[in-house]
Amino acid sequence: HLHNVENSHDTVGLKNHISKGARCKYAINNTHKNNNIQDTGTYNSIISDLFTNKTDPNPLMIPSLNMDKSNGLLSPADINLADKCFPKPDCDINYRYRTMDGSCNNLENPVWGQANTANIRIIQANYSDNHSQIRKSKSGHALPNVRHIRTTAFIDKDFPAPRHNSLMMQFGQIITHDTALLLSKSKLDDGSPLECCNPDSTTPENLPKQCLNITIPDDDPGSKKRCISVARTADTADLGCSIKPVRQQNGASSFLDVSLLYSPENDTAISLRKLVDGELKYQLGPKDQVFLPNADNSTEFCNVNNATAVCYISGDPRVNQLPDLAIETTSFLRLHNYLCKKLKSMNPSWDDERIYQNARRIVIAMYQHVIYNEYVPELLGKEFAKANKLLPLTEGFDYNYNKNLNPTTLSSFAAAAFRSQHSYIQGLRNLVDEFGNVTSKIRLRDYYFIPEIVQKEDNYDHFSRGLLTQNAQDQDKYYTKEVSEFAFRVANEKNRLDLVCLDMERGRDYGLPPYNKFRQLCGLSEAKSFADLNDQMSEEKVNTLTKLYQDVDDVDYYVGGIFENKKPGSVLGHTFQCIVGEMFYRWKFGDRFYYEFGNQTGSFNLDQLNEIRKTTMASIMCITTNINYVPRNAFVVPNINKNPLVPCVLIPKPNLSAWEEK
Ligand code: HEM
Ligand SMILES: [Ca+2]
Repeated sequence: HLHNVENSHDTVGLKNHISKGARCKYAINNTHKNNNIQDTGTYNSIISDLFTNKTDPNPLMIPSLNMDKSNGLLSPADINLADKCFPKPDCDINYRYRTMDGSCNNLENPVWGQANTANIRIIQANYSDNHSQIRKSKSGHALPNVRHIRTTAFIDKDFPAPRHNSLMMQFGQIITHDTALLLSKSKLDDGSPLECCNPDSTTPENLPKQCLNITIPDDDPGSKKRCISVARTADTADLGCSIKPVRQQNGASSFLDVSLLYSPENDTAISLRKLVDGELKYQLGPKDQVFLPNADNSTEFCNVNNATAVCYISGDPRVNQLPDLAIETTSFLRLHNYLCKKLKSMNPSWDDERIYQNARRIVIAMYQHVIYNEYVPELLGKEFAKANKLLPLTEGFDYNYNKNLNPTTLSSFAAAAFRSQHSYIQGLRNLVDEFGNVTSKIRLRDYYFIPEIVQKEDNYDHFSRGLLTQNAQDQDKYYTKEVSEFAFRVANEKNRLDLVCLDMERGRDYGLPPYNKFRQLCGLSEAKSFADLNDQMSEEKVNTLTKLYQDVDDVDYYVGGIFENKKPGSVLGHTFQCIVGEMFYRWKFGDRFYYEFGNQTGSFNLDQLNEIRKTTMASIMCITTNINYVPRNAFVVPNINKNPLVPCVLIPKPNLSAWEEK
């Protein structure tokens, strides 16, 4: 019976399929079928009192703002070590817009944040050969097997997030795909193609050095195969650059510049444009709804066997991974084209390029405002965001652009801290109609790289309402098996991944030092023994670590970080709050085109800036969907008292007349 369920696309029989995300205690109450959407009770759910401005008795300053520099923060010269690996682009200092790949944002260091350079480190790498070989345990043996850690410590249990909805999760993945794209090694030294597992799915005795070792132990509770085939991340040595230790290549532009929609590659960016009136190419679905354009050959990009099937293209190759990701990327496309129409009608003389660049600049500004005004305070806590200068100003320009601050994506962020939100993922996604009824639930495993469902009937809006109303899973040590056991199921088990294993193994691949070093970087004491970890986590978790690792210095950052107690007002523990905070700080003050900055080439005028400040995630949902009611705080589940659904007409949005040329 179970076998049947797992292999069918329908949801019949799923009722008893209890997993993290399979049940949702706070799901929409659909007893009010009175066809009256104004009855906000239909969306009522329970929100915990955990509020974002709760006081933290032990507040932390991010490494860049911490006066104590003896904590392991690298010097600027070391942070910027990889600059010499990349040719210096020529920059036009008068150009008013961002380049597509992020180059020339920093005029003195034009490769900072540029796509196809390397992630930066702010803490010393740890490789066993001080170059690129994976860290060993203190005793000199291999570190514990990641799959063993995963099946012991990170199982699947349903604990809905007390406050955040699934849009909070989805927006985090959007930020990820905007700023990080790891590139894999693909060849052996002799140029032959890389195979990391034997044909019988065991791990080769002499594992090629280009491979990650993910061997599945014989007593594994979940999987029949014994090896997960994954290549290591391409690094600076692969580019012929001799810096030591290596750094990992990043295919995305590091800036928060919606490159996942526009593309950081010039040729692709052009090919995604209509080249008329600034608009991006799109396809029309039912009822003339706008969707991302289709790939010419769907079978290349999607898990489909028909070359004309629905399969999207955008600025990022991962767009078809799951329906919700495709939907939120589409939402930015719709926003861009909406702005183009407004700009064109106000300024009929503007040419295609001018409309495109201005619409792009406004899309990015609205997105950055949502990030710093709503997303970061929800994720890290309002007090923390304020103390670390992450909140936007309420009036006037910000003049604090810091040309010495490198905004490139951090290894510790991409390979550990931000990945912890894989725990947020709901395994079953709700589709919700305009009356608040859950019309169906889909399992992630059935929709990896099959985006057709997005474009059927009114599903776009059904998915969007699901994102707004369905709780995320809690940010904790439990992960849905839709990503740990059934990720990327293609035709057979052979291709399955365990995302949580990958998260841990990537930390080692990137040479991240162990958890203990991040404690010190983030102002905590060095743990001399496992017992010293008790200041940040329960005794039970310390015991788990004692069983898994030989030495407290062996504990992976990812594992220690997930185990930490949440900081007051935040969904993350101390060391993740610290690195994620550091990252958003660099993306703000190290971005010359950050929307609040005044006196920069291409800065908004004050009227325009004040219009951008009216943007909320709720307003973006109203502009880009056919939903009529949204919660004012669009990252928090609706609640009749604390976060009621309100009609879109009552949600403020930027007035674009500030862009009308006088
Ligand atoms: C919706 C379901 C999601 C799926 C199926 C998914 C899947 C994946 C996969 C397969 C990778 C590459 C793993 C590797 O090769 O090491 C990855 C990387 C990553 N994910 Fe997710 N992810 C999801 C959501 C999220 C969310 C919500 C966040 C954060 C809020 C996130 C953050 C990251 C980060 C930071 C990386 C590293 C990116 C890079 O450096 O290329 N992911 N994810
Ligand atoms: Ca970007």
